[in-house]
Amino acid sequence: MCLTLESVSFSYPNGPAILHDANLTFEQGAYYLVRGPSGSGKSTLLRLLCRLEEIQAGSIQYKECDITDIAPASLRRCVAYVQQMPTLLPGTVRDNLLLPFSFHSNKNVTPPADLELTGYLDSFLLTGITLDSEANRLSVGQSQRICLIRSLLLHPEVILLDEPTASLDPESAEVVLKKTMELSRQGITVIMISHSEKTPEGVNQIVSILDKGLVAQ
Ligand SMILES: Nc1ncnc2c1ncn2[C@@H]1O[C@H](COP(=O)(O)OP(=O)(O)OP(=O)(O)O)[C@@H](O)[C@H]1O
Repeated sequence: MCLTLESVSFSYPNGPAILHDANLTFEQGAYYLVRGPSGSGKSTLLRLLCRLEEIQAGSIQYKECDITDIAPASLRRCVAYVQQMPTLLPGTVRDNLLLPFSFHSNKNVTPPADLELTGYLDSFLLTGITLDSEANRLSVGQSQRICLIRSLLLHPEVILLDEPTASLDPESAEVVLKKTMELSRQGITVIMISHSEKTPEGVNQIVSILDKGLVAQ
């Protein structure tokens, strides 16, 4: 088992229950879609899994270890979160891709060479963009893919994707789906929020966030 939620409850201050006594299991290398109406708590679930929010009751385990016993920076290297609104800093695409390698927690990790970075740009159909392109000139969809590549460079074991295809044309969305399927086949657990009615081939399970903090798997 990769990630498990046991009797987890969470609400924002003075808000209704986002999760109430929720139990979920995520297996290593499986592909999950998270669905639910707008505002039901899909992003919150992903944020809880990487400790960007802290649960108020129950426990979340990553590889049988309570996540509150793992330093947030270490947890997020293994359980990477790619948020819905991509955040890139001023500077080049290269600067942004290599940003995590400047963090103290990654000081022992060797940064990838340009050739590897360019390979990622090509494989995510970021044609016309080079490592020297200015990051603030990219579209939302392009920036989202740069953020996804940036998290992959640290070789996470779980990747949490908040609607990564929402701003993409069908061809680019297909590429992101194909690449994330590939990751799951390589043993990475993929947990992706999706509003699409279609369930792509290769998805192992749907997690639904229902009313009143209930979840179904
Ligand atoms: N930081 C916060 N403080 C207080 N309430 C919040 C906060 N973040 C989210 N919420 C509220 O919690 C609820 C769940 O939000 P969340 O973003 O998890 O939903 P979602 O299912 O991902 O929505 P969408 O599909 O629209 O992106 C919403 O009612 C939202 O307004």
